[in-house]
Amino acid sequence: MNPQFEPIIDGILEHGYGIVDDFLTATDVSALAQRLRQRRQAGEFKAAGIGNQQVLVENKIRGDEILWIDEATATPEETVFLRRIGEFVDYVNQTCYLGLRDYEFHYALYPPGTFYKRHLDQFRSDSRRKLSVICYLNTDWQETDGGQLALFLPDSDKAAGSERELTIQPIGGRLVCFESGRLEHEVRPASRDRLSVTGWLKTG
Ligand SMILES: O=C(O)CCC(=O)C(=O)O
Ligand SMILES: [Fe+2]
Repeated sequence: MNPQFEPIIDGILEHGYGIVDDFLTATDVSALAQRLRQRRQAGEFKAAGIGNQQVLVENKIRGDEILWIDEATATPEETVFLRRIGEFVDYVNQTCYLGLRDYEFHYALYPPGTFYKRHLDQFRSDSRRKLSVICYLNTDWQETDGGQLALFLPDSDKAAGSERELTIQPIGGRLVCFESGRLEHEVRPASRDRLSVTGWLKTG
């Protein structure tokens, strides 16, 4: 049993989501954050789009800038991150038979005031995205900085169709994982840059 992976998987099986702190060490977080900044400075980031063609840039829906991480050209800290994800994927496959075969990750930076409106991650035309994974790269994040991730959860105690909101602080090293096809969520605006690595664990 892996003490870090197991609670995430339990959470996903029970409620459709799991959260764990210190998935990445403080050293890994700051190395990735520094690399994100450096690559953005170098002009490698672009405005995120909507839909699987990434063609439509619509900042009334989402205002983040992203850069896909390419395994073949990954920097040392990106490789460390992808290996850690690989271990998690292996563990998920050994324990819950989701048949994950692939993953894709990008850096994301939300400048102050930007957000990502309520949405579902699975594209209508591509149901291979099974689990969404977000790992935050923010040091000293305060609640007053905003930038929470809100998950909209079905509320089983109440009447059918009612829901409750779970808000999660984007704290460095924290990993959030949820079922891509099931849980709607949104990113609230922050008063400072909000950094993360976001990706999907996919079948086939
Ligand atoms: O950064 C987050 O907390 C969530 C990002 C997200 O929902 C997405 O990129 O699809
Ligand atoms: Fe999302």
